Amino acid sequence: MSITEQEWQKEQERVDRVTSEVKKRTEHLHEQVGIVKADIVEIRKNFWDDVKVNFENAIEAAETVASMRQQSEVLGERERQHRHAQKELKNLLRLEQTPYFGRIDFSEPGEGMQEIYLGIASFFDEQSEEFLVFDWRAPVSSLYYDYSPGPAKYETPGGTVEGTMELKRQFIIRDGVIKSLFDTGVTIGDELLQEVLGRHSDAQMKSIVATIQKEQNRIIRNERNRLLVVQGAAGSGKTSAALQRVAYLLYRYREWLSADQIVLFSPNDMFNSYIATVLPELGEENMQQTTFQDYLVRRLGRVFDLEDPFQQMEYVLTRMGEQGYEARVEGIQFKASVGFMRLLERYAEQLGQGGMVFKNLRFRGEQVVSSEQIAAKFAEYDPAISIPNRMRFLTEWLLLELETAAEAEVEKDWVQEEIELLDSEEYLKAYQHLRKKKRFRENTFDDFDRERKVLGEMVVRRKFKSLRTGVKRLKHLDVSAMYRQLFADRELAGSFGVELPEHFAEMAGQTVEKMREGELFYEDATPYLYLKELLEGVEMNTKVRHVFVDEAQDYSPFQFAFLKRLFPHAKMTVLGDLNQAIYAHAQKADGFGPLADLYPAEETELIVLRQSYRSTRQIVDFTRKMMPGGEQIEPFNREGEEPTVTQAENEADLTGNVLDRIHQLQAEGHQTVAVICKTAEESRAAHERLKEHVEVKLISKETVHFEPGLVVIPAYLAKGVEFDAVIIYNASQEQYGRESERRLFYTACTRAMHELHLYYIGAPSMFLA
Ligand SMILES: Nc1ncnc2c1ncn2[C@@H]1O[C@H](COP(=O)(O)OP(=O)(O)OP(=O)(O)O)[C@@H](O)[C@H]1O
Repeated sequence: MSITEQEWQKEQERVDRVTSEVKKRTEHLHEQVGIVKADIVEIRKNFWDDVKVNFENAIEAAETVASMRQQSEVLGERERQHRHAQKELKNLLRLEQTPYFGRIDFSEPGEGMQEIYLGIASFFDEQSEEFLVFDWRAPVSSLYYDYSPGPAKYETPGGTVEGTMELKRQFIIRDGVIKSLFDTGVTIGDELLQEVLGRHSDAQMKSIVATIQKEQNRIIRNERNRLLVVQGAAGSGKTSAALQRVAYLLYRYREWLSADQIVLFSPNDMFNSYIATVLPELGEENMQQTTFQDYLVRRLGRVFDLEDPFQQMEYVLTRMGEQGYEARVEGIQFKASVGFMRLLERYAEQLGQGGMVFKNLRFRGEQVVSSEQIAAKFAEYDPAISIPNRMRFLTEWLLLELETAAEAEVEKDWVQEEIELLDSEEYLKAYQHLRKKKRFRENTFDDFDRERKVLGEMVVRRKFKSLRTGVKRLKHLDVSAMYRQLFADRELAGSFGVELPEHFAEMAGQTVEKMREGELFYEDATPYLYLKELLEGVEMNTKVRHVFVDEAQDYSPFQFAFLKRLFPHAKMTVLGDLNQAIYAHAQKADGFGPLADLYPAEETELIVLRQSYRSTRQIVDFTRKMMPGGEQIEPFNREGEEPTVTQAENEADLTGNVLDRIHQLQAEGHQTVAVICKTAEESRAAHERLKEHVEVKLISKETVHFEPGLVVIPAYLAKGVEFDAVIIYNASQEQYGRESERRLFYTACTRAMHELHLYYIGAPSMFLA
């Protein structure tokens, strides 16, 4: 629909009016911030002058405390005002440049028509007492994303509002000037989306608030479900929707929810840096970001040297044909299965009936409580009590045993020797300690025997401290031995009614061997932790209210069960694409099936995103053919170059071809160009060859920042990010010739926004057929 010049002019005048109001408000706020800041400095400077300090008696002391509290409350309030004003100032700055991006005219029966302008924050004009801009997250703004002109409705906390949308208009405004203007029909204007998607990529992800699509809006505003699962094609906006959802929740529940009560699990640190600016761009603080590996390291890093998922991936991709390879891959799949989870649960149950393994408690090389004694004590408790609770009883008993053992030590020679060695400071400390405890009959320190005894007790207590701490941390429970036992004893493993993998013996040997070296395979880490928690009790974080899991296809049922238990009060938003399930454990897994059992069906919702926004129609047409069922993926109608597939004679020819392409892409102005390889090994080799001729960065798992430019990157690290142009370094059958590599290849190719070029030596990969 074309817009008349006059209409355009009118809109520009409104933009001018709004920006001028915004400027006025900014100036006013600046003044206020200055005053509040001066207040804060003043209060801090005079804090003690204004407090009446007197601790002479209880009444005076209480008054002093009350006056201090009052003073710090005043200070706290001023500081809050300051923070709030700073946040508003930042938003005003954004509004000054781009006050809004959309307009809807909505009429409710009997209410007349309202013109609603949408921006990243609301702006209320005190004079006219109207909202010149509505926050995109306000209930009424939902109309913009969900409807085209015609009958429309939206939900408010007070109920549904129905009416008619008379107009839907989109703006691109830069520095207070309207650059384009469209009236839209069916969806949020293809024109604007075309424009946005056609731009060059960036080192940082961008917010999508101006062009959120209806399906994405359902994800962003979902409030009903405990678990929201999103299966979305590559480039369908899962990560984007997740981040706008965080912003939405922070707005919707601003009275109760803060950014540190939201956690996002992401695939790696580089991805974290890639998405780090989206929320600040929307005027919100970032949620907590972490990786599952970080969590594993925190829980197990002190006990084992943990393999990370990328080391596992490199093994799977590069060691085929080696002795033990098949067994390990089978093991990876088995150890991530629901079957293994059940097996561990049954094993733990059985251990509860008998067979728990404990460690001896030793002190100065001597046994204080033997593992048999501990086991015998454990066996006395009622098996109807849960294992973690029985462990608690056991701990209490052990602490008493340690107390007795400590008493027996006091008279020993080593203690007397230690007393001689105490320096005067320690002596004094002991003396004060004893005085406080009123352990002297008189007020002096001359009762020699008593003094020796008390000092002895102190020395012993100090030496027993680590033992006591160990007992409190359940170090006497030998989880490692019990986990190992499951692999060392095939009969035991086979006794739980769960089918074991074909090469169980070989895989079990690898597991035991690795653990003997103080290391743990990545595939063992979560099950190990699971068994540990079944026996010791669950670690919980009750503060977190929302957990987001991106790239969810990479998580095993174990990991989801874990997250659920770790965050008992949180709602979960889980986003993934089964076509990008690149880890070996997922090859045989039942997709998101296990997620269905996580929460009751009525608390779970699945949303499917089929449309892919990242890549041109040509690239989506090309890549979706690689996947069975790929015809369901819908390309967004954005035109570009056809992808190319080129054969090279040999390595030198391949490098030459790739270099030519790089030069051409750079000349065309593409800012991020990725040469994607299959593994870290291949990436290093390719980087060596290319760096002779162009400036190129090698991305490895240690890379923390995502930067624009030319990079060489292994496919599994490119997950979740995108590039203007992608070159697949060697798409040969030799490199991508196994069914298990299909998803990895697909993931690599779908990173391209505008151009995709593939090279190969020998025969092309069967996925290109
Ligand atoms: N509604 C939208 N408006 C504008 N751009 C969008 C929209 N939805 C998605 N995009 C863009 O499409 C690209 C892909 O989005 P995103 O990375 O969120 O997808 P994804 O589903 O997480 O992808 P993948 O699974 O392949 O990592 C990004 O550049 C994003 O900005």
